[in-house]
Amino acid sequence: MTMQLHHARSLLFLPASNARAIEKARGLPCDMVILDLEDAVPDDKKVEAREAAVAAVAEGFGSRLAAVRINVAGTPWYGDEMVALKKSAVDYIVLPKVETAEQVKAVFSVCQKPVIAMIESPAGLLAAPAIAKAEGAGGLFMGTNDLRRELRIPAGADRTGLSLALQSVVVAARAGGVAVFDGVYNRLDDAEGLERECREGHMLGFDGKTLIHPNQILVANRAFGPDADAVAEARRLVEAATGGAERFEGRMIEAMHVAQAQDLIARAEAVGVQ
Ligand SMILES: CC(C)(COP(=O)(O)OP(=O)(O)OC[C@H]1O[C@@H](n2cnc3c(N)ncnc32)[C@H](O)[C@@H]1OP(=O)(O)O)[C@@H](O)C(=O)NCCC(=O)NCCSC(=O)C[C@H](O)C(=O)O
Ligand SMILES: [Mg+2]
Repeated sequence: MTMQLHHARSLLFLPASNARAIEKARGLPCDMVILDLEDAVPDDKKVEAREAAVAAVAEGFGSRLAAVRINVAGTPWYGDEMVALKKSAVDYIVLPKVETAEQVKAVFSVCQKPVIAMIESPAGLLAAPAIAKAEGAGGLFMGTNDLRRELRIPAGADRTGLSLALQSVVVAARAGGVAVFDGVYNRLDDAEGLERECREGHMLGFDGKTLIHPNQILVANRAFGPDADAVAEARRLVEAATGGAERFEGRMIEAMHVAQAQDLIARAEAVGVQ
């Protein structure tokens, strides 16, 4: 059974033109595979990448969710990609560089698949509350590389300059009732830095993280999956609660804490943590 989007911890991008990566993804412990037709694919490979993406989702990715990131409106590929994906078995369409709710609605009305909108510009950021509520919206992704460039954050800077954007997108997603995922971490051999960024994303309220390399998956799964101690505590809390304000293991709990514990247990069950 495929998981619900908001339970996904690790969402792995790969160029749809890379047959080896597609094959490899079928054996990786990620929760979503995102076949990219946009920036990871050169113009002269867009058509073959589209055909490969449709064939790959038809073959399936087991219990993993499958998504395809299309090119934006105004490019020569957008229309054909939507037509091809409408008839495909893809779970989600990822739409890059979204700046209006209408862009999401336009893709949904043709493809009839839920759309994950990437927020990766100042205009997209300001429109994020409306985008998250657009007809057909299923979730939001941070596009932190494009956003850094648009905000003129110097290359190599930490995420200080992104903090308002990260928090605003989480708030917009929650107000719109859709899932929300942190941007990619570009350094390929820096597990410590990745772990720090995953933990930061988790603390900010993101549901999981978009990734670019297989060696990032377990780090994200650990950071966003509840650990066994937290699940055990949540079970004790649900068991102990009788309603209203009460003492539980040295702190006050009320109805919202019970609901939060139940959400954590549901997430643990979805991702297979006991
Ligand atoms: C970044 C890479 C180009 C690095 O490639 P490479 O150096 O060739 O990787 P390795 O040699 O370390 O690969 C080891 C094995 O793993 C497989 N592999 C590598 N990456 C992936 C992947 N993403 N999915 C599945 N499998 C992968 C290799 O095939 C090797 O396998 P084996 O043959 O068994 O040894 C490359 O990792 C890559 O292309 N990553 C994804 C890039 C991508 O999709 N980019 C688009 C998303 S980023 C984004 O959205 C930015 C956003 O828009 C923003 O603005 O922020
Ligand atoms: Mg981008």
